[in-house]
Amino acid sequence: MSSAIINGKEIGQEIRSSVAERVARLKEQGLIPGLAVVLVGDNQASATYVRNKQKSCEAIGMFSELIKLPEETTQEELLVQIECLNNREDIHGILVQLPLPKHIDEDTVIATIAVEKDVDGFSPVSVGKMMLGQETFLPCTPFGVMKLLEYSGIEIAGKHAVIVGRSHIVGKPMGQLLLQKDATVTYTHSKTPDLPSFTKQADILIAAVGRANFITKEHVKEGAVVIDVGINRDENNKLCGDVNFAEVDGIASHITPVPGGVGPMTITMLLFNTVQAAETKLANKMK
Ligand SMILES: Nc1nc2c(c(=O)[nH]1)N[C@@H](CN(C=O)c1ccc(C(=O)N[C@@H](CCC(=O)O)C(=O)O)cc1)CN2
Repeated sequence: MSSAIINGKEIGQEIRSSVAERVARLKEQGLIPGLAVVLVGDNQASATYVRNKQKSCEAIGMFSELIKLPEETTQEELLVQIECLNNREDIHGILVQLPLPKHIDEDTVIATIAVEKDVDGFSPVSVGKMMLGQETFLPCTPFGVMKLLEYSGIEIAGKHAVIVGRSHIVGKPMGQLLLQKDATVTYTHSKTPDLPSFTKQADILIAAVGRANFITKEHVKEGAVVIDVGINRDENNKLCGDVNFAEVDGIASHITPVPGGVGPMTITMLLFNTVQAAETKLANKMK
């Protein structure tokens, strides 16, 4: 029997509808949620993601502004732009599209974003708050995975979650969020010896290693929930995840496809966080 598909497009759409209602309520109170998207350089994939983010904002009535900077922009010039956005009343969320050109230090740039506008949840303060279980913006991809599990009725407490990948924006926070929901979490990565001996123990397997079709049937336990965070191109330039879907289908109880699984949730949760930022600003103004 085939695995049940966790449809990120459908779940994302349901969440976007409720975010759109919150936008409408804010507008009635005279506030239009605004997102600034900063894109540096000519990375084609980044340009597509940024365009999709802007379109998604428009679709639910939010304002978005693109700050498009050339590849040769210096770090200092970028920091000036961010400071300017930090001070703007009409901008509630700021995101700097990653990756940045090599001559710019991503950590320094991200740390410059005001924490109350850090809707990507990447700044050291946001990460620290998340680790402590304090209220903050959660990084959009892991946050989206948590929503996929919730909307699919998948129990987390008491389950063994195995993460393959240890990036700052997906693997590490993913483990923390699952831990906070009482999963037992194991972190693994591309250099873990005998990886299948770990992944085979997973009730929930999160593939976030960034290698096309890396997770095969030998990595997956019968009945596991398999979440594929990867976005890669295969040898035919076809979009694919980190999981070899054809092999794992039928072994997993549930699986996310690529495209149409985790990807759409990343933008959905960005909209969610931006509306949250605008609501918080309004609430603070009324105090
Ligand atoms: N500042 C950030 N930079 C990056 C992030 C991020 O969350 N914040 N994540 C990724 C890229 N990304 C968003 O920016 C992103 C990637 C993929 C998708 C998506 O919807 N994918 C679709 C397939 C799209 C396609 O056809 O190429 C899917 O999986 O269905 C959304 C957002 C790195 N940078």
